Amino acid sequence: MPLRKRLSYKQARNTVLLTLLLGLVLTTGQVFVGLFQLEQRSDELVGQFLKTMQEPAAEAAYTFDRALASRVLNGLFEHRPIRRAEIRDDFGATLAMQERPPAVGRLGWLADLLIQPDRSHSIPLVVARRMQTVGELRVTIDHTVIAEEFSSRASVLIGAGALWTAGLAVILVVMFYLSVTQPFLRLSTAVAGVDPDRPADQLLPIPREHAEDELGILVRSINRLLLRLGHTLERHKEAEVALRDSEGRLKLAVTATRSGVWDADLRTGASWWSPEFIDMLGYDPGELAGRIGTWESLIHPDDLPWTMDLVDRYLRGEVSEYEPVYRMKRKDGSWMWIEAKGRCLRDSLGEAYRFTGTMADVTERKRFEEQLMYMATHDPLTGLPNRTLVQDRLSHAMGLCRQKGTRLAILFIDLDRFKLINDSLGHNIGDGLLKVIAKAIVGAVRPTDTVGRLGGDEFLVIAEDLGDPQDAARIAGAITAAVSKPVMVQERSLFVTPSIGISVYDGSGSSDVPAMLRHADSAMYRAKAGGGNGYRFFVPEMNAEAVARLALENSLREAVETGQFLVYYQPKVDVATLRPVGLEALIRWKHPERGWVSPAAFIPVAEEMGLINVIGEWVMTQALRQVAEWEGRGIEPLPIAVNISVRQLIDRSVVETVRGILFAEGANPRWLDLEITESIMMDNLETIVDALRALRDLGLRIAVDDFGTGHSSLALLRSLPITSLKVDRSFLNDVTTKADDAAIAATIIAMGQKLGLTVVAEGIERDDQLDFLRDHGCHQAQGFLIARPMPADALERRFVRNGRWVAEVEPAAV
Ligand SMILES: Nc1nc2c(ncn2[C@@H]2O[C@@H]3COP(=O)(O)O[C@H]4[C@@H](O)[C@H](n5cnc6c(=O)[nH]c(N)nc65)O[C@@H]4COP(=O)(O)O[C@H]3[C@H]2O)c(=O)[nH]1
Repeated sequence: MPLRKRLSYKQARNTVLLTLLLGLVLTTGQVFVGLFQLEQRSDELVGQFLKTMQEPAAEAAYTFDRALASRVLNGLFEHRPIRRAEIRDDFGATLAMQERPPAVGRLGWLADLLIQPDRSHSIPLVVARRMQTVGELRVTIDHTVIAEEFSSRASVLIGAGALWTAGLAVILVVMFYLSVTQPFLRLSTAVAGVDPDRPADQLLPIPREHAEDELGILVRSINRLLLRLGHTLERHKEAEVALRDSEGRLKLAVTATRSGVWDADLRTGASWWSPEFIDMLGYDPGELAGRIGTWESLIHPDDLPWTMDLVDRYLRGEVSEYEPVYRMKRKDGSWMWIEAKGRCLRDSLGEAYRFTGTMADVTERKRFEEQLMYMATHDPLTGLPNRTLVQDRLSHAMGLCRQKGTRLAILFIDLDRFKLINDSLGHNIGDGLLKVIAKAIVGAVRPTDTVGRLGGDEFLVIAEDLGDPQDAARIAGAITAAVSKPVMVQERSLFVTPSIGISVYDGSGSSDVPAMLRHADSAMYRAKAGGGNGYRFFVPEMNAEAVARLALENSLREAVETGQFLVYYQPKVDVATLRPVGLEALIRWKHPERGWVSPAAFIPVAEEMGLINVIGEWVMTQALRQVAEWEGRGIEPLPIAVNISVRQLIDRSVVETVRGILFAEGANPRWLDLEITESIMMDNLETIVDALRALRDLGLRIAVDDFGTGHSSLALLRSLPITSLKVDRSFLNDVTTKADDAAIAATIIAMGQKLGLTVVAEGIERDDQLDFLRDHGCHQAQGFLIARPMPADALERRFVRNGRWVAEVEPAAV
């Protein structure tokens, strides 16, 4: 710090100036007093000189001793102020006189001013012993000398005063520096060293020698202040941290939830939106006017009426919650879904005056919900409404029918043979086909009709506002025409037909959605049972059929689980010798309550249910075990033919399954024949031909069953790995009475022979049929004439003698 600014300097300067001033005033006063007393003092001085010289001068005058008189005067002239001195006798004669020139000095003017110039003093000269005046001593004073002497005395006085003052100043500066400035500087350094962030951490040291004085008090006060400051700062920091935390949390929450805060003054119409919300809307800060009207103008027109209605009702207190979800327009024109939550403040009269809350951007959630809703209600493959949505729409449509007295129909569509295509050509092709069919159905119905997919190959059409039930028939016809067209899927030409069941509802009665669906389903089964590719209206009798079918399905499942099946065997005999050359295994089901159930009734159901594989494998196993059993007992084994369903054949693992059974039973494949129905085989030729070849390679023989019903060509038959043909019994029934049948039967037999196949005639019940076969060279015959299907032991009793199969030894009686 510069010296001039130091407290000690200032203090010393002031003291010195004050002292100087005081000294000056006093000294000047002294000088002036001295000045004003100068004449008097000069007179006193001269008086003293004269008194001193009075006696010798009187002696000199008495004795007229001039020499003495001169000496007296010489003595007087020792004193500088004496300018002229004269001793006179009492006669006035001068005994001695001495004079010197007046002094010349700077202060002559002052002497002239204060002392009368050439002022003379005289005293009478008295001889004390005679008490006689003998003369006079007269002196003249040089006032200039008096003034000079006074001046030098005054100078000394003033100089000494100045010196004393300067010394005092130095002493004071040092003293102040040591006692005040230095401690203050130390204090200032200590204060400067205080950490402003943690003031209480380092308190100021109290100077030992100042512990009890003002400085000590000051340091203690500063320390107390620092402690308080530290404490306050600590609290502020904690509050700041807490505030920052809470602000951070709020910001995080606001950001994470993509929400903003709003506040509206209901009395002025002013509103405030947080920056986050303005940003969410795509605007820049300050771009949106802070008015409630601005908010209203951004709400989607469809949402505005009900949103404002909710606001009004909430503010009036009619509803307790304000949590609407509506759309708001972003700056770029897109719509954002908002979930608002708000609370209002009310005055003492209960009137709302302030409305505050949050708005969260729930666009993503909405989209997700909509997507979920779409996924939950639509079929992912075709994009059509799924069962849930269709049922919902049907329920809604039926409600409208009841209200308006209109009529609706539902069309339950199932694709004929789709399952075979799907299983044989693979699911990709099946899916592709379904997509094309879905489009075809949508294209065939009216735009107002609902088309949905119930699952698998089942579709449902809801046709509302029908004038006449026949309108439904027309729609069914249009669907049939659209679906039955050949379509290309993955470069394959596919062809399916629909079976359509129609159920009509006219608003009366107590029908509900499940009943309508059940009815349409039953009608669809009827259409399918009638050969497919057509439609049927539901009639109440169908209900019973549907119930019966359901019961059959349940029983069949139970039969598989509890083993209610048996295998009967029917012999195939050589037409010439009537000796059995092979057997056909035919399944039998004896239901505990229903009794015998025909395979013709349950095999198709088992195929549809997917149970046929298990059943088929079981029959095959039983047949092979039977062969083994006979062989074990020394009975000549015969090849047993097992019916194999196309559904089994299109199963990619069929070859492995058969190989597994043969291996498990330790059976020779030559004892196992497979029979496959021609018509079904021809529909799926591409798929099953490989399986047939592989089975043939295993050593099995393959027969085409019911031959003649499937329109297979000769060329095609040649390319197939088959070993025998079974002529369908429909051609043999009237073979002796109807020329056409005879011609067909004869042709088939001839053709089989040409191809080197074993030809077997089925359903031979009469001798004339047998004669026809014999005449036309048919190889084998099978039918009730020879033997009905029967258990193995019964068959054995009738056709086995000494371990060999022989022509029937007893008349047929089963
Ligand atoms: N009217 C008449 N019928 C005769 C005569 N001779 C034999 N039949 C019957 O004709 C059917 C011959 O079997 P299919 O044509 O393969 O026709 C079979 C076959 O397609 C199927 N089936 C039977 N068992 C099985 C099996 O284990 N697996 C498979 N997949 N299908 C089987 O069920 C169909 C019907 O079998 P079933 O009722 O046992 O009927 C048998 C048999 O009892 C006759 O002279 N006159």
